[in-house]
Amino acid sequence: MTLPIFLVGARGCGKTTVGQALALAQGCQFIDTDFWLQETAQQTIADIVARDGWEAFRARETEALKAVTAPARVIATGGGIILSECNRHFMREKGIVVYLCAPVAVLADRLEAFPEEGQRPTLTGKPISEEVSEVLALRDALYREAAHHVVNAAQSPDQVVSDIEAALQLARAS
Ligand SMILES: Nc1ncnc2c1ncn2[C@@H]1O[C@H](COP(=O)(O)OP(=O)(O)OP(=O)(O)O)[C@@H](O)[C@H]1O
Ligand SMILES: O=C(O)C1=C[C@@H](O)[C@@H](O)[C@H](O)C1
Ligand SMILES: [Mg+2]
Repeated sequence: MTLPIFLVGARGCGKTTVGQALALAQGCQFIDTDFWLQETAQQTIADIVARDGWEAFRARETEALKAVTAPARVIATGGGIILSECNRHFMREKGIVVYLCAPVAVLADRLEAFPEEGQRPTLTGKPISEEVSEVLALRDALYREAAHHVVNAAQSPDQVVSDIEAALQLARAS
């Protein structure tokens, strides 16, 4: 059985972008919890949060995580999935968790270029760079706690995919 691979990390670290390429390279199915949730709810994340609040969104996100988890899948998660201890535990138990780690400046540049506000409503009400810095400071330890592997996500998507594949291969061999 091929365990599912969960990609975790901050908004803009490339979970969706790298996840699609990794799935292709591994011959796996690609699933994104943010896409799955929005499609199932027929609403954007911004609309869900505006109507029902962040707590309700987090509950739906946990349901989405459970619903999409299956063997031979690369699963791109939402940036805040690791806030729940249950989610961290679930991913570590069920599959292989990879943290796509990138510095604040890289994340902020990407998010400023592609804000996608429907999927990424503000978390703090602050400007992007300030928000990324504040949120990453709170979450970095949680991403690391959840992860089996940490890769440098400031590189090109192809290089990130290669690094993930190398880490998986090394772990299989040991
Ligand atoms: N390795 C990379 N190099 C350059 N640009 C990248 C890289 N990875 C992602 N990007 C770009 O950054 C933006 C954000 O990437 P992506 O949507 O994959 O991030 P994400 O981690 O899935 O974010 P979210 O948590 O909001 O879902 C996209 O426009 C994408 O093209
Ligand atoms: O970092 C976060 O808390 C989020 C990231 C996105 O992927 C979405 O899951 C949502 O906008 C929340
Ligand atoms: Mg994404």
